[in-house]
Amino acid sequence: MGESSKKLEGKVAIITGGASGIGEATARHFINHAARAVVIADVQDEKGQELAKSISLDRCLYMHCDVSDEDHIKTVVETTVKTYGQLDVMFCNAGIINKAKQTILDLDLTQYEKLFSVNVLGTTASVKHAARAMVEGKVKGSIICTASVAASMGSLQYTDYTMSKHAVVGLMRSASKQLGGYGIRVNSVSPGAVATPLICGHMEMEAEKVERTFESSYYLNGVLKAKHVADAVVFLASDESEFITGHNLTVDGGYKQS
Ligand SMILES: NC(=O)c1ccc[n+]([C@@H]2O[C@H](COP(=O)([O-])OP(=O)(O)OC[C@H]3O[C@@H](n4cnc5c(N)ncnc54)[C@H](O)[C@@H]3O)[C@@H](O)[C@H]2O)c1
Repeated sequence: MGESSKKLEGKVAIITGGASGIGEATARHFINHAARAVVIADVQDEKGQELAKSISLDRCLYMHCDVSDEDHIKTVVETTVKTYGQLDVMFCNAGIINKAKQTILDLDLTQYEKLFSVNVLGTTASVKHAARAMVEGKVKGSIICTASVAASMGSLQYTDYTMSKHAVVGLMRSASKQLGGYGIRVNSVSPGAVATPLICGHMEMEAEKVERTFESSYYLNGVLKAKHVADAVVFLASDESEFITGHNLTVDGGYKQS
């Protein structure tokens, strides 16, 4: 193993929404970069357990966790600290998008509330309990949230999703100021479109078709993959970014905004 593969040596991490897509790719990447342990917190039990098994049950634990329930998050954080001694990295990544287009004229507020309970309340509870454990354990940890390119522009559709991702960036920026004195860093990643089950399900397309659809959306040639996002998360989780906080790192190949 080269030095570059040990960026997270000894670190203990939690990944919410870790059973699929960007979270799954990041769980594998964390282990490849020598993380001591990764706790996958998700609602997809079978998928999460299979993933933990395929990575290694010595270094990976799956826990059922609905991020919209604060008690679930609290339990995951407490179990992680009890099992592995500390929490170094929290990747608050769980998120959903509504099937309905959600323009302002037709906004379904029940769907809006459901989405906010995961994307906003869930991310907030995750940052809160991770930060409390880090403060208590005197750990100079790193917290990373998944926002989106939708966090920095308006949308013709998906009003609730766009609002929720703006809120994630507001949370990240505020928490980074409040936690800096403890040596805890808080940043976010903002991916462009990655052909994960979330997007494929939403667009009702195979991954390859989704990738072809978005190919012309980037100034860079090529396709945005979950691995590219995972690379950015590893950077923000590692000591290589030790003086970076309050930053929203876009991973979007230079997204052409419309
Ligand atoms: N794929 C993209 O193009 C894209 C772009 C920008 C941002 N994002 C964001 O990336 C994050 C990951 O999405 P993805 O694309 O990998 O999708 P995904 O559906 O593959 O993964 C999301 C995971 O979150 C889990 N999850 C959903 N609700 C949950 C809850 N209440 N509690 C715990 N876990 C829950 C799902 O079970 C799933 O495993 C989301 O926050 C999403 O908004 C995705």
